[in-house]
Amino acid sequence: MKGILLVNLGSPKSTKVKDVKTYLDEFLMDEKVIDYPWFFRSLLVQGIILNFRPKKSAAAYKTVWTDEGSPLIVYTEKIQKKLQKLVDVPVEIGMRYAQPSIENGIRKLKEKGVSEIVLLPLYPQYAMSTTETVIEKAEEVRKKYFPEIKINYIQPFYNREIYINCLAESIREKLPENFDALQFSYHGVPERHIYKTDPTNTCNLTDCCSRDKNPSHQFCYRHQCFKVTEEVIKKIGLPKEKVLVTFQSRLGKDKWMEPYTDETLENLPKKGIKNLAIVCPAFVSDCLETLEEISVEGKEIFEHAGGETFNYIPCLNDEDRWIEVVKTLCKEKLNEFYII
Ligand SMILES: C=CC1=C(C)c2cc3[nH]c(cc4nc(cc5[nH]c(cc1n2)c(C)c5CCC(=O)O)C(CCC(=O)O)=C4C)c(C)c3C=C
Ligand SMILES: [Fe+2]
Ligand SMILES: [Fe+2]
Repeated sequence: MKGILLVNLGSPKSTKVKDVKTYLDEFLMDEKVIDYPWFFRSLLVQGIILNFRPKKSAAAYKTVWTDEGSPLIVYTEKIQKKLQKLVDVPVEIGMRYAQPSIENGIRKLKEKGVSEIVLLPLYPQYAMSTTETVIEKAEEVRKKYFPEIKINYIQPFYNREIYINCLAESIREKLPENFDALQFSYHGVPERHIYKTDPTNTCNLTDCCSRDKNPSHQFCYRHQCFKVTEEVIKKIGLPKEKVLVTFQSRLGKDKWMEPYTDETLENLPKKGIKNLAIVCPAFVSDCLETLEEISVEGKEIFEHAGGETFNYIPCLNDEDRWIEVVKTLCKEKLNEFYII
């Protein structure tokens, strides 16, 4: 029997500082996230970051937490429930970090008689710190506990027309009547990650990422962010001059992809952009990084710098048209189990 596992990043168990610390420890000690050799990674994470960040992050989580829990997990559960109504195979969720884990999701599927799993990492774009670590973890768990189970992984869907149409429609519906610019703010990654995961060695993080074709595109997060933006604005019919791409949520002293979202928000009003719409398409579900970092902190930065209106456009969350996309992506992969 076949089944579907939806995998997202995961959140702390609660907003208590100790739970946030446990979560950040697991997250940041992942070598696909902080890719230093183990000794330096633990020096940085356990010796420095975990001494101050959990308190700050716990306070931020408190501002977005709902009665049902973390928004990221609540939305992932909503996707699961809606998808379950549309397909005739079991659907479960698993988080890369903390609970409910990937192991827990696979176990639940197994208990329902599933031996062939389609796994959808809930990230439109490929990155070492997202898609790759999900696949690596799922394979580790599969080999260790469920060697008899087959897993078929859905590839990043940033360039799929069904996804682009869905995102474009969702944004179009929520755009305010008047705005000077639409900012696409994607989660950043250190530049080093892009070089490291480019098997073709053809991306140098310049205009190559915006070319129609380049051998590195399949693994280039920067290209995939540009591509989503380009296709979506084409569908909405927005001129390029009215659109900005920036990268948010940087951590540490490494050079991350630029331009940075926070610096851009601070500079826009000076350039005459006072009415802004902003969307975050690296995330399919609203989470700490959108609800706090953009909707609250980003808005404050923009307004403090002289901005007048700041319209945050929510993620796809559990919109029906997005559930249809998830269904199509999963069904395609479910059918592949028959192809030898
Ligand atoms: C959407 C894709 C994501 C990429 C790429 C990504 C890379 C990345 N993230 C960190 C560090 C942190 N990210 C945090 C939260 C967080 N990150 C993503 C997604 C991506 N991260 C999501 C969906 C969330 C929100 C989780 C939630 O519970 O709502 C955090 C924790 C919060 C905080 O303390 O700010 C950290 C830390 C790195 C270092 C990285 C790439 C190297
Ligand atoms: Fe992150
Ligand atoms: Fe590139």
